[in-house]
Amino acid sequence: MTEARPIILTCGEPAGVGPELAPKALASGVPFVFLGDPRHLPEGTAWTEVDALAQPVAPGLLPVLRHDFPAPAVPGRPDPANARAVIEVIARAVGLALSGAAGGICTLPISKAALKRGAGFAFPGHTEYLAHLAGDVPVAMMLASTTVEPPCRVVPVTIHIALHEVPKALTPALLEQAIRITDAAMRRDFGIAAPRLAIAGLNPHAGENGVIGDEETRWITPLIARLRGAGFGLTGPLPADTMFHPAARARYDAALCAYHDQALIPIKTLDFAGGVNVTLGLPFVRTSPDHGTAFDIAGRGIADAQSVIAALRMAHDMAGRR
Ligand SMILES: NC(=O)C1=CN([C@@H]2O[C@H](COP(=O)(O)OP(=O)(O)OC[C@H]3O[C@@H](n4cnc5c(N)ncnc54)[C@H](O)[C@@H]3O)[C@@H](O)[C@H]2O)C=CC1
Ligand SMILES: NCC(=O)COP(=O)(O)O
Repeated sequence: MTEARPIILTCGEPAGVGPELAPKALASGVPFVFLGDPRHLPEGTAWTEVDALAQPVAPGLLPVLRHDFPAPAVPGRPDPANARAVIEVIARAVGLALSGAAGGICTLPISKAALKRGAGFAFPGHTEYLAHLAGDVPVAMMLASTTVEPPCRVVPVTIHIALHEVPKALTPALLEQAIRITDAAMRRDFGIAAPRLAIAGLNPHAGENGVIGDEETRWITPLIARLRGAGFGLTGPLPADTMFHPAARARYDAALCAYHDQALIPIKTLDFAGGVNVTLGLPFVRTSPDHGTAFDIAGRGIADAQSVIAALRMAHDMAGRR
């Protein structure tokens, strides 16, 4: 199935690399519309304003659905005056996706700190904000490689929380929810008929039979056994340090990890350039490049567009499957 409706590319933090990646993303070949303030695009960008998503645009021009911001963008220096508009753009894109006018959304990076400082943003990231906008639905964050084989797909079961909070936050209910969401998304969005999910342990060596922590023996292993009995294709708990080399990755389609860095270090090491962040469980398609605002290089025109291009292509494919 092909998807004719455009993907909405939200501008993200205007002082980051987002605006300079938008025109480069035309190389994706995916129909998309940039939602943001055209004043934030690099000088010389060939763009044209659209007021409807389906409006045809000449090849080579960046279609812009205008969202006016109060202030211009200074690369590397987020302006608190723009924080509210960054948040509004995300909400507007979600509205268009939920209405069916857009095939999905692809979000350029935000600075969580800048949004909190400038507008009191109450969410640790897009993932949690999108879940809220969709009606407080349960979601999971997946990062997926696009240039390595076997693929590396990781789901951190706890997401943007401090490391010392992880053992308490990682509960049987949360792990089961992440397994169910990931299994369903692998089928619906990635076309994998019988998903194989690998579950990482929380502790070194997956606890080594209770010698280095007891979460694995106490509840992770019994939970996996119960869900395996219910038909899920699960293995684990696996020691996290030895589950990401190629032969190990060949044995599963996605890895569920206990916390953010356990999941994101392998994917960003293996495929930083081509990694894509996908929110699983939403009633609309959402992808994003795997990187952040890259303030250190913003405005220099050197930001690599491979990840946003991969993210747009993945959103387009997912929308087609749905
Ligand atoms: N989806 C999102 O909105 C995300 C937002 N962030 C936010 O980004 C901000 C900065 O986070 P960092 O941890 O510094 O990560 P980062 O990804 O922005 O930067 C890490 C390093 O990678 C480089 N880099 C990043 N993207 C690049 C690209 N496209 N081409 C070439 N080099 C690139 C940067 O120059 C920097 O040296 C934080 O405020 C964070 O919250 C981080 C990840 C995802
Ligand atoms: N480290 C990944 C990340 O911060 C993704 O955040 P978001 O997509 O939830 O904004």
